[in-house]
Amino acid sequence: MDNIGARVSFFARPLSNKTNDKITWPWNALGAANTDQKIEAQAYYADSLLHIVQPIALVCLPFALTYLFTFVESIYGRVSKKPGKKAPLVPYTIPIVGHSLIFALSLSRLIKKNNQRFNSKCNDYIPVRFYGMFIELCFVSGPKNVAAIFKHSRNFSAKANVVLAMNNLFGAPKHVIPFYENDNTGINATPHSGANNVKPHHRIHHIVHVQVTRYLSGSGLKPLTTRFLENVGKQMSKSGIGTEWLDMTDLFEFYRCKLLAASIDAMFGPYLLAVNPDFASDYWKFDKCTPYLLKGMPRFLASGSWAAREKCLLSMKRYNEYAGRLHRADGSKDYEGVDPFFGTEFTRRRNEAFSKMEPMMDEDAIAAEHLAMIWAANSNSIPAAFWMLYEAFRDPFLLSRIRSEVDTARLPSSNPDEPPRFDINILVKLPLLQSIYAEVLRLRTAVLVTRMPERNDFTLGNWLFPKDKLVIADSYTAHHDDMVWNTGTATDPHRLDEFWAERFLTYPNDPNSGPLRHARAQHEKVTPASPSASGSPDITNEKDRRPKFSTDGLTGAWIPYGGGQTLCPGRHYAKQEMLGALAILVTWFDVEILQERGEKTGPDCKHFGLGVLPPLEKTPIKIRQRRI
Ligand code: HEM
Repeated sequence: MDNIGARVSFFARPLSNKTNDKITWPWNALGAANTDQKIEAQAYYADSLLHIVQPIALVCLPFALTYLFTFVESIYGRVSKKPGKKAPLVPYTIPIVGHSLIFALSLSRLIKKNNQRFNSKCNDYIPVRFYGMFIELCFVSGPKNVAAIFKHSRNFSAKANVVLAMNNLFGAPKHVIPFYENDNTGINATPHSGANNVKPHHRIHHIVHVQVTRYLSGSGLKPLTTRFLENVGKQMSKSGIGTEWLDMTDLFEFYRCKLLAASIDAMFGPYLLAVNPDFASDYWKFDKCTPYLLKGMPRFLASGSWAAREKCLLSMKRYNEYAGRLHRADGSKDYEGVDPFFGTEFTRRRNEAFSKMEPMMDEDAIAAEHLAMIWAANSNSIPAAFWMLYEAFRDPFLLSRIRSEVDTARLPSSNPDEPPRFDINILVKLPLLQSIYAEVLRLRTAVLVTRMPERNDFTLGNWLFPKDKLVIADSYTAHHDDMVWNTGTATDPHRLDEFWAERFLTYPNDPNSGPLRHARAQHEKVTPASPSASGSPDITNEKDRRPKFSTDGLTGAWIPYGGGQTLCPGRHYAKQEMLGALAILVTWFDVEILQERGEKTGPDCKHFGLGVLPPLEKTPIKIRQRRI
């Protein structure tokens, strides 16, 4: 009894100088009759409490200590003036696991939260470091820092992305992964000094880079765009949409299948879809699974995702074998531009290059490369094309302005029953169209542009980015930085999480226009030049007040295509696809979006980090052919 009394004395002591009798203890209610009984009861409860608290404290201790250490490290990282310091660590609680769970479960939440915490207006875009399962990721923000990373892109390598994607996402056979990894010669014509001794025809990163740059820009691009836009017209003609209203359950479903078919035929020729008639829908099933596959989910946890990918890979193999057979039967001729079997010189040359690399002499390896190219070419530009269409049809005033703008690029047609054709060179220079395009990519792209200092540590100001550790610029943070972007005026605000068709337009007579933040406009009540129905300046009459599309001053701030040496080589094609398809659709169809007032289709944040976010919900519409 004494013992127990001594043991519990600390826990059972009263909180004031009053005697125990005057204090209301919970165990009084249990009906203890005298002081001894009460003490015994106190001892009993305190002992039980100790038995519960002690193990909990022991279990929690490592977490509390981990948090404490990482918190101190974080503070030190922020306040230290020492040059060459590592970016502050974002504190975490679970040792070793660190941030990997939240990374796997909700990357968007993590980035949005830290964006607010670390890049509030009072600081200077401090980079932040995340840790999980022995991997460190350093996030860089602020236009100057991001631009510096891109400017020094020769110090970095993007190889880690390729290896991760080929392995996790596109299911390349395990034996070819070391082939991608071992090529450290870089993407330039001259291999890095001190790189492994890689045969010239095995320099896969260089060879792929040269081909994509050559065939996706300049004159190499023309056959692709021409064929793509012709295909969009054909897809729309045979869609069965007449001049009577037709209900559809989802605009995205309709548009993505048509655009994918047009794009695949343009880049890979007719046989991919001919030998795999369900490929378009199979592909979008695979696309839906990409967030899980990229995270390296094993087959037993993501069997549906693995199956969706396998189906696409099988289709790629079937196509490659079939087109290859026809090509050989034709005498393996070198068609320039459009190739009747492989669709383009681009796809045929890729096949040829891979077939000279011994480790890639494997139909599974080539199928994975082709799937990767289909993904790069479509998984961003098609959702982005959808968002442009959605915004256009949601706002009748905007729609009428788009229609009159694209009409200036319309080619004469002898057949009014066929979808319209446009001069793509005029189309891609139209200011409003370009502003909508740039704004959609600003708003909807959430890509992690990832680099790794390859040969030495990289220093940026006081910060040191160690060799072989990942450095990431995330477009979401860059595109939602209200210290950079124009958010309208006090009387005509345009938040960064909302679409504003005019954000990239500069009006000669409106000092508050243009994509960049204007210190005066954000704080004072400035009336826009001539308000109109959509709160935008009226541009209908005056020639000298025509707006210009501008991305001036946005280096490191508008980064949907990444930057530096590996800046997306498909950006010109993507722009032509998106603008060309929009022009055809808005001219050829009337669409009514069947959403309640205030209802909006939102982005699917599961795809956060992968590129343009697809829509989360279905967008029901009514559609009919216009009389033009
Ligand atoms: C809206 C559409 C698109 C977006 C937002 C986009 C975005 C990106 C981004 C962020 C990168 C990584 C850049 C970097 O590391 O700095 C990239 C790379 C790439 N993109 Fe795109 N892209 C789009 C359309 C396209 C299209 C249409 C194609 C092909 C037809 C394409 C082909 C590629 C290729 C091949 C790479 C890898 C380049 C290399 O590693 O050298 N992209 N894209």
